[in-house]
Formats: sequence, C-alpha cells, structure tokens
Amino acid sequence: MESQELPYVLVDCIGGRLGVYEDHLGFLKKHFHLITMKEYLENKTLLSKKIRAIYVWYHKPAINEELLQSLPNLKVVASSGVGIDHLDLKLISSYGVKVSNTPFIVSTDTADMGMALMLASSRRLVEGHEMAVSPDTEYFPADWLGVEVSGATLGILGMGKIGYKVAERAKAFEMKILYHNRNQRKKEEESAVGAVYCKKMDDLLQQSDFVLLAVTLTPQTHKLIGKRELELMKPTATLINISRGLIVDQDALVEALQNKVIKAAALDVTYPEPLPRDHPLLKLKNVIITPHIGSATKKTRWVMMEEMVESIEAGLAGLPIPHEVLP
Ligand SMILES: O=CC(=O)O
Repeated sequence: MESQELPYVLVDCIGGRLGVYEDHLGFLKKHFHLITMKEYLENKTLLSKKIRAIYVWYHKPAINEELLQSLPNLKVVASSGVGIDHLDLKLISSYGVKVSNTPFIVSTDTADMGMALMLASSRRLVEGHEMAVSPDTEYFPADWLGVEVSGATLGILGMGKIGYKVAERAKAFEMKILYHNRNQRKKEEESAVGAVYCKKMDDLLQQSDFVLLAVTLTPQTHKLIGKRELELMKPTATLINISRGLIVDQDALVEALQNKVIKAAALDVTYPEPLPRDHPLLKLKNVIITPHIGSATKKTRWVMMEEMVESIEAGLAGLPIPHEVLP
C-alpha cells in the first residue's frame, strides 16, 4: 500500500519525542500514516477529517471532548496497557468511537515488577548501590540489615490477573499470602498459590508484612489507602504499589513514612508522574520510586504495540476489536 492510502492515526509526543519506541516506528509506519499532535494542531483544517484512530501511549494524548469533536471520522482509540482510568469511556462511546486496550500481555512483567520492588526495598538495593559506588563511604555490615521476604506475609489487594501472578511468584519465595478482592477466587485457584482470602481489607492490612496494591483505579478505589489504612498496617510493614498512584492518599503516605507509621514504600506509580523534583517522597530514604515501568520490557512493549495495531485495523475494517473495552 502507498503511504498516502494508509489510515491516518494520531499519536502524541512525550517529553518532546514521539511517544513510541524508535524500533517500533518502522513497524507502525508500515500500517499507519502517523500524525503527531503538533502536526495535527498546526494543520487542523486539512487533517481533522483524515484522522481515523488515536494511538494512546502512556496516557497520551488526552482524549477530551474538544479533541473528539474535532475528529469527525474517528473510529478507534487504542490505548496501551490494561488501565483505562485515563479514558472517559462513556464520552468516547457517545461519539461512536470504540476503545481497546492490551489487558493480558502486561500481567507477567507487572507482577515481576512487584516482586522486584519488594525485594529491592526489603534488601535495600538502592541504598546499597549508592553506598557501594560512593567513593568515601565506610562499610559496616551491621548497618545493612534488611527484612526477610521468605516466610513473611504478603497481602495482595486486588487479585486480578496481575495480583494472581504476584501470588504465584510469592509462593516460590515461601511467603504466606493473604488477599482481598471484590470476589473470592475459586478454591482451586487459592490452593494453587496457597492464598487465603480476607473478606475485610482491614484484616489484611493488620496482618501483612508487605502490602501490594494491584487493584484497578476506579471511583471506589480512589485513595483506598489513606491515613486510617496506613495506621492499621504494622510499623514494620512495606507498601508496594504497582497499580496507580491515586489508589493511595500520597500526603497521608508521606506522613506515615516520615513518622515511621509504616517502615517503607516501593512505588512504581505516583501522582503526578513524574513527581515534582521537590516532592517530599523523593527525599525519604525508606522509599524507592520507579517511573511507571511495570510492563516495560522489550518483548511486552512490542506485543502491546502489535495488539494496538490489530485493534485499530479491525475497528477500521468494521471487524470485532480483539480487546475492545466497553463503556
Ligand atoms: O500502567 C500500565 C497499564 O495500565 O498497563
């Protein structure tokens, strides 16, 4: 197909660069005529009728009423990752536009990230690395005691695909596993990983040495973990968040970490992302922060992109969209 015949797809720039990986660009350009937001805004009259899909990578571009109104031939919004909290599904659907995400492929890597954060925090990897590479620190073994993971109790809040994969991994680390979820898992699924259901979230918070957040962000889970919940946790416990920053009341978390209400936090997600450079979370020794990279491995990101391309092509051909998200 000639490039002019390819469907016009809108993508955004992130930090001044096109919001896709360099090595994905060739593949994408075989399928679509990519238009950046900047190009679109500079040439709206010519481009608005041509754009038929939006490729949402890392929550960009923002899909708002103004954008939807300006694109009369828009058919598909393909969003990377599993979370769709950045999309107003009802609004988008009211414009006759379909939405897709990439729900399955991200689970394994995100669960690995949960384990990585738990191990890094409990064994003080970041502090240890800083010390090891610093030219003038003296090493006293007694200063470097961590917290053991094996035998500890892990409380998983949100036992969906990602939470369950965390449980599978934690079982291999000989952890005791508690979980809280809207629905209890089947008995055979629980026993496969040795997970015990806590009907009340508070019970899980009180008993866990590590509390890992893998719940979907919805109005019901917004700031689910606040001052009260942090105070229920053990003073020796660590909070791990691989879901969305807004599951936690961040001000309450800062206070809890400063006052040793809990021991530590390991966060792949915050709000905003990235945090302003003077944010108190960045100054705390008992905090590890990574830049929302739960699913960021080469293979997974490549598959995510392929799935997004498939969804756009299916939607434009009027075929069922592989991972359509219904409002
Ligand atoms: O944040 C990542 C995702 O929603 O997959």
